[in-house]
This record gives sequence, structure tokens and C-alpha cells, in this order.
Amino acid sequence: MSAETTEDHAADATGDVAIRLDGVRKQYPDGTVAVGDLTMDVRNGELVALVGPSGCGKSTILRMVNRLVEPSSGRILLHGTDVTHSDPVQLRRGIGYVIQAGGLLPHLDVRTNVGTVPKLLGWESRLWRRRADELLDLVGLPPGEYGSRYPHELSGGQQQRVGVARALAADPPVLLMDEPFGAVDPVVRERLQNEFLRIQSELRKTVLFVTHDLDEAVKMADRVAVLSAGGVLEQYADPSTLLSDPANEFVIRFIGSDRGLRRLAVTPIRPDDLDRPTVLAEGDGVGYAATALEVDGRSWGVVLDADEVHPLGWVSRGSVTQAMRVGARQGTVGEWLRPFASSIQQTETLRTGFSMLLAQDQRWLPVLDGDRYVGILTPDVVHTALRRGTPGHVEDDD
Ligand SMILES: Nc1ncnc2c1ncn2[C@@H]1O[C@H](COP(=O)(O)OP(=O)(O)OP(=O)(O)O)[C@@H](O)[C@H]1O
Repeated sequence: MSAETTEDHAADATGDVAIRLDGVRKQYPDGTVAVGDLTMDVRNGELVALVGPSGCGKSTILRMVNRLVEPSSGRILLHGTDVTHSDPVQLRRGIGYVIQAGGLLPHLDVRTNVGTVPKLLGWESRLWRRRADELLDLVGLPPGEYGSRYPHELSGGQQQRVGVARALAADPPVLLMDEPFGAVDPVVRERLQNEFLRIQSELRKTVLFVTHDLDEAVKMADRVAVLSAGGVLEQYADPSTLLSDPANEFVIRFIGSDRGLRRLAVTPIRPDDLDRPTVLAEGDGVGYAATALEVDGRSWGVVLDADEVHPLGWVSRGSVTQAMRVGARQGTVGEWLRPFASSIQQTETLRTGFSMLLAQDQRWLPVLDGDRYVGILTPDVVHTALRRGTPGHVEDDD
């Protein structure tokens, strides 16, 4: 086995693989097969979610990576090295582990909880304290206010954040997270997810995380592994592929009939898809505007500033026609425009855009790149974007 390991080490050292599960099986002493014969890779800097019904082996998989559970057979390679050849204590210090409700030590204050691993690694007090404070800042808990509190003096969401800070303390390249945002209400959960995504975009850790929540997996993960009972890998794909092209009946049932809605969350707004009504400049005369809008056929147009870059609002065909009627032929569009009620950045997803359309009872929403006008999002645009990515499915769903 050691010869094989050396070979693999050489192969993986040049590759992009951070965690490799290679034919991994776990049978508990009572005969339960938690994981059958699992082979999958997690790439460096990738955020991978493990999802599947209760009892399908998700936590067992995670716990085998940091050797809280030993596999019955197969190999787990971490950056090319078989974890069973590592000292478990050393191994765990190099892997951040976040569990539900933070898993904090109740008798230690927050700062000391965060500094646990650096302390164990022998860092001087001044250094681990400074590191703990940096991380508390990173997770949005000012250390002056929270550092000396005890875990029971924090809300569930704050405890989770401390748990994440603690896992990051020794700057491990790999993080394992077991239902990290599970024990909090939906609003706090969403905030924690967004915060974690922000942190991940800076730190680019390799993250393997377990969740019960498919929407969380789809929102957070670069790739999602869907498992069925006995740790069988049914599909391993990026969220968009998973939702638009489920591999089999099990995956279709697991992701549910509202997968079209879920796909909104992973489909970006594409400038090419946007609607492009007539664009007018604020200085255009109402006569010109009335003609342009009539030719376009829509009942309204977008008004940009004199440079035709920044959106100022919109005018209705009715209002410019009315302006003509009341003898305001010399007037400009700028005098008749109405400001946009809201707008959306093109970096957002269709889900955010669609939800804004619904919330504000609007049929259209201007899309911006910074403060530049890009186009208009409408329900039709959402529909077209979803249809394009779906091989033959969405037409039937509608
Ligand atoms: N120590 C153990 N001894 C015996 N069986 C176990 C042990 N730990 C877990 N199992 C069993 O192994 C299977 C997988 O458990 P695991 O906790 O990995 O599943 P999971 O997918 O994380 O479940 P959940 O989503 O409910 O947390 C289950 O059938 C569970 O009952």
C-alpha cells in the first residue's frame, strides 16, 4: 500500500486535486454500510456540497477525511497523501472543522475558542490573540465587543460565526463543514451564507460541506454531490447542470418539481438576453420621442443622460403624445421622464431579478453595470434564459 501511495502522491502533487476519495467504503461494526464504494475528487479552492437524504452517509464521509471515522477500505488522499498515514492529531490541525452550533468550548471565552488551534500549535499568546481578533473581525464580530464573551452569551448565528473563525484560525487549506448554518433561523442563515461566500471569495479554501438544504448547496457550492442511501454518488455536477440536467430518476426526485425555480438562483443575468426598448436622451425633443416610441411599438422608452450612458428614468408614449397635444412641441423628454423605482446590477442572478419584479409588481426592471445602463429585465427575459439552458425540460414544465 505504501508503494501505491507514493505513486499517487506524485500524480496528485502535479494535479489540482485537494481531496481524493478512492473506492472508499465504511461499514460500522453493527453491519451498517454508511458508504459503499465512493470515488470522488475535490479540487483545490473548490467548494463542494454533499447532499442527500438523511442517513446516506454525508457526515461519515466528512469525518473520514479528518479521521474521526476510519474507512473500512479504500483510500482518502489529502493533497496526494493518504490520510491514514498521517498522525490524526497533526492531520486535524491542518483541516478546519465546523459543526452545527459552532461546537464551541463553553468554559472558554470567544477569543480563546477561536485561538484554540494556534495555541495548540505553540503560538505565543500575543500572536494567537491577534490572529483570533483578526478572524473575529473577518466574521463580523468586533473583538472588543465579543472577544471576552462566553459562548452562552451569543446568539446561535454568532456562535456559528465563531465556529467558522475558529476553523480558519491556523489558516488550513481545507475546511470541512457539517451543517454549518443549520441551527439558525432562515434570515440569519442567509446572512451567514453570504458572509461565508464573501470570506471564501477572499480566502479560496478547499471546502467540503454537508447540508440538508438543497437551496443552500445550489447557492454556495461550485459542485454538488448528490448521494443516495449507502453513500452512493448519484450525480456530481455544478449546480446549474444538476438542476438543468439531472442524471437519473433519483436526482430528479431529490431536487424536486420546483427545480425551475431553483435554477433561477444559479442562472446569471446575461446582457444578451435583455430586452432593449427605445433609448432616448434627456435632451431629445418630445416630437422625436413620440415618433421613436411609435415605431418601436412599446408603450414606453428608457431615458439616458446626455452622454447616453447613465439611466435617468423612463417616459411613456402616452405622456409624450400628451405633451405634443398640449402644445409642448419644443419640450424635451427630460421634462416628462419618471425615475426608475428600482434597478438591478447585472452581476445578480435571475432569482433576485425575478423576485424584485414580483415584489414591486413591475413588468420590467433596468439592469445596470455599475451606473451604466445595460438593458431591461422582464418576465419574458427570465423565461428565455431558463429555456436556453434546459435540454428539453422547461418547455414541459411551463
Ligand atoms: N457509529 C455508528 N454506528 C453504526 N451506524 C452508524 C454510526 N454512525 C452512523 N451510522 C449509520 O450510518 C449511516 C450514515 O450516517 P451519517 O451520519 O453519515 O448520515 P448523514 O447522511 O450524515 O445523515 P443525516 O443527514 O441524518 O445527518 C446511517 O444509517 C447511520 O445510522
